[in-house]
Amino acid sequence: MPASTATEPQAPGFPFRIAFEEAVGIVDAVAAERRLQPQTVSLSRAHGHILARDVVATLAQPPFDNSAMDGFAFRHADLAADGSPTRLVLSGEQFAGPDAALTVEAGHCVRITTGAPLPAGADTVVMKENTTLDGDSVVVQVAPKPGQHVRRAGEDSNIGDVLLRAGDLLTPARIGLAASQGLAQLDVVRKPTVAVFATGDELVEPGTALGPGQIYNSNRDQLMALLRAEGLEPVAFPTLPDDAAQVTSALRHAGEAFDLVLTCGGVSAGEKDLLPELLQRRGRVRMWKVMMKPGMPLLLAEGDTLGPALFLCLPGNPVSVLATWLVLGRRLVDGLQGRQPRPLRRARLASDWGKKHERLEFLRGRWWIDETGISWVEPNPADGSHRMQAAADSDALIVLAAGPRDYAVGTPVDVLPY
Ligand SMILES: Nc1nc2c(c(=O)[nH]1)N[C@H]1C(S)=C(S)[C@@H](COP(=O)(O)OP(=O)(O)OC[C@H]3O[C@@H](n4cnc5c(N)ncnc54)[C@H](O)[C@@H]3O)O[C@H]1N2
Ligand code: MOO
Repeated sequence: MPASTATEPQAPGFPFRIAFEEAVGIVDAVAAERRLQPQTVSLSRAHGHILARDVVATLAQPPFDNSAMDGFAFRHADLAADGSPTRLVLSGEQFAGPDAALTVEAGHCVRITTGAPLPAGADTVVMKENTTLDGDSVVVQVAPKPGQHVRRAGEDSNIGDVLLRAGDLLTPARIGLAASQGLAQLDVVRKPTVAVFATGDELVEPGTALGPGQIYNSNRDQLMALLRAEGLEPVAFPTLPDDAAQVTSALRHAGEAFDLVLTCGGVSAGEKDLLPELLQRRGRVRMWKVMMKPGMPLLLAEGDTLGPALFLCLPGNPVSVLATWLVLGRRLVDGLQGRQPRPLRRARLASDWGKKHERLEFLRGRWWIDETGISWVEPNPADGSHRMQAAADSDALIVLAAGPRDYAVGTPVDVLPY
């Protein structure tokens, strides 16, 4: 007698064997219900977080008219009309820093450095290299255009402008922009805490010897890397044996302590696939089985009696882990943080492809942009969900719509680089 069976529910009471688009809708809805709280972080810790509130400008940028070059500030009307060299009297210096409150009179100029406030009266800057010095005079050899090399107050942004939006990923450029407003901290959404489990009696850890019938646990390190690539700090737990009591105990422990419990393996139809039965009995299943390839057995549940965590159970095949994480798992953690959906890219298929099955497919391929700017993707023919070499040789998922179809070379498709 098997210890337990992942029997398929007759009348499941939750979405079962659903289209990929429906699964996306469920992931988005669950994430919205469980949006994580904002927290305040210093700018030095903000990189990779999702902004919780809009950032509105309280300062104009630049805050004052200033010079874009090291040179001399003067009145453009003073230049000789025929473009010949013009001699100006050098009457002061304005460096970047305290405003010397100078005024440039007609026929005069002020030495200025990049970023220094433009003195009153001046409207143009000539760069140093286009002048010669002659005693107390500066000779403008190459005439700038009116207003040249002056950066106007407010030309980048003005008070009241929305500079960053809630849901934006905080990139280095956006952190710099926040700092330019004088902000030392930002309100970001707390990142989810994630527990990672692999399941299966066949697994042994890299670095130890393999016995007959055993394989290395490759999913754990792959998943940890996928999570870390999102700026998360996942916690890996020891591999779970195919034992219902031990699985229940470990998942209950994690279900109390983490926002998200991520498992891989043991979620399909085998006698040792314990997770569907456990989560139907102890949790609240939000969906099980998605008509996608790879990754069909994926299950999403709320912990309920296993604790407040969400449980996302990925199928065990290593390429299924990669694909389901990228298209549904990552979307869930994005949604928990209120991040906007990521854009797909488009590319042309670089070879013919015959798709024989019904499920929507995330095929692995190599993606590049040719010298004419056209984006291509070469599908890898080793399309089994155990074909890790093909996944490692590839750098994109190719999205092929549900249903069989013969794709001709050059057909545009969606791609998700990884
Ligand atoms: N009768 C059915 N059999 C299967 C179905 C089905 O619907 N009916 N679905 C197939 C599909 S599709 C997938 S995907 C797999 C998923 O099964 P599980 O999630 O239960 O995963 P396991 O059976 O535990 O493992 C599958 C495969 O992956 C290897 N594995 C598991 N964990 C790891 C790990 N941490 N590192 C490396 N490799 C791992 C495991 O040894 C198996 O070879 O089910 C199909 N079967
Ligand atoms: O859906 Mo499974 O991931 O094809 O092998």
